[in-house]
Amino acid sequence: MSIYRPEDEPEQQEVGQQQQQQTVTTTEDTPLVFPPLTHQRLENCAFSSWYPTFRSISIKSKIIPLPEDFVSYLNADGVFIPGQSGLTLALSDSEDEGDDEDISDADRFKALQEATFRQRAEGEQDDSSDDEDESDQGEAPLPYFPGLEQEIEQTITEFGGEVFPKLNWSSPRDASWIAATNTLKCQNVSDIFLLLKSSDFIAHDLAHAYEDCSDAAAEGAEGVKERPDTVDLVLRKWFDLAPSMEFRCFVRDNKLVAISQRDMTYYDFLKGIQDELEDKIVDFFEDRINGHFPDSDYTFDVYITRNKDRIYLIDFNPFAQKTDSLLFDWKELLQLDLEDKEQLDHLPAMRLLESEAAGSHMQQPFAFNRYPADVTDLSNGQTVAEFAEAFYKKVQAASTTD
Ligand SMILES: Nc1ncnc2c1ncn2[C@@H]1O[C@H](COP(=O)(O)OP(=O)(O)OP(=O)(O)O)[C@@H](O)[C@H]1O
Repeated sequence: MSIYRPEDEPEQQEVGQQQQQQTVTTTEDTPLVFPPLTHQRLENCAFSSWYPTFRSISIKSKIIPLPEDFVSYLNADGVFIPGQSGLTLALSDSEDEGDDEDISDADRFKALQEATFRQRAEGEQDDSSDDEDESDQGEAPLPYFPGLEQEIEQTITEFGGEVFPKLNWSSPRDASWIAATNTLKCQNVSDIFLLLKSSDFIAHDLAHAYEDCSDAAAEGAEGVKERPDTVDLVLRKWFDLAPSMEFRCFVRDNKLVAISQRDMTYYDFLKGIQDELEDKIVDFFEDRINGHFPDSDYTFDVYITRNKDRIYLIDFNPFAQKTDSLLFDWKELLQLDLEDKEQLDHLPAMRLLESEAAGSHMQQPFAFNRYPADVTDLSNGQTVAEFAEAFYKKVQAASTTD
């Protein structure tokens, strides 16, 4: 689920009554009336709600309910990786350059990152425990989740060695910069934990997912839920998806009204196959989605394989402002007159980027969540290993002058 908060769009107004339609005031003061975002609607888009019904048309996935102590670990400050992360320990224990010969650049980079964050976390701990017995400082045990780690490892093996992680709604897309591969491709437990711990999108799932809900959590309850009852780790078999073939589809009142290219890059070849793609998506919606999802208003994401012979369902999102409307404006989608037969005959509208220039004008996803400024300053023109070294030294210097 996107955490899309356009700077220039007005804030959502408080809705007083349960089930009342959600109103957003536009800059021109024309109210936008969204279908109410209820707890139920949001939960319908949680992975564990929809996956059992749509398993056969989606990517092979495993849902692992997370133990509460792991949820607390995710919520805790600092990015330290649990005890089985041998690389973390190997790096911090080893001063001997010769020991590093067998470690690849990517492993070394990751180990440096982990050591850096571990050091930061220990620094924070030291700062906040000035009054404590000195012998206790820096000796807090690293978190250790043997049962969970084993289940994750088994799943990675079952899925061919590479998985894509997410929680109930969101993936840690904003944290891909921290991974040695710059993607969400995970090959071991520490890849997954590092991404989850570094992502604001994951933090949002854990503590703010229900924030925009318009109804009370349950009868007699006063406000919205604070967090999902069960936090799930979803591991999906890794797929080398071509971003050009990903599309977001908008459904209003059980009608597929719009389809947008998902990746905000211009792809010259798409124009020539647009009609074919649209037909495939319409058929997929009619045959496999419509009537099987419990809501009448929602969005869903699809991937069409390069040879165009298969469509995969990737995800569902609520028909709500918090979902990125990509090449459409929520306003135009909400103002469509679904009673107008003539208008309906021309739907769905499918939009692709029309030129490279148009692509460069589109807001890049989570541009503000990517590399911290000091990371980009340091990275200029360096190899991964050089950059990691420089980054590590910079953090070390900063922590000794603090
Ligand atoms: N199994 C997979 N293997 C490789 N890449 C994947 C896989 N699943 C999803 N992706 C990639 O990750 C992107 C985000 O996936 P997904 O929609 O599940 O995450 P999300 O955080 O819910 O995103 P959004 O908020 O935009 O809905 C997809 O657009 C796709 O490019």
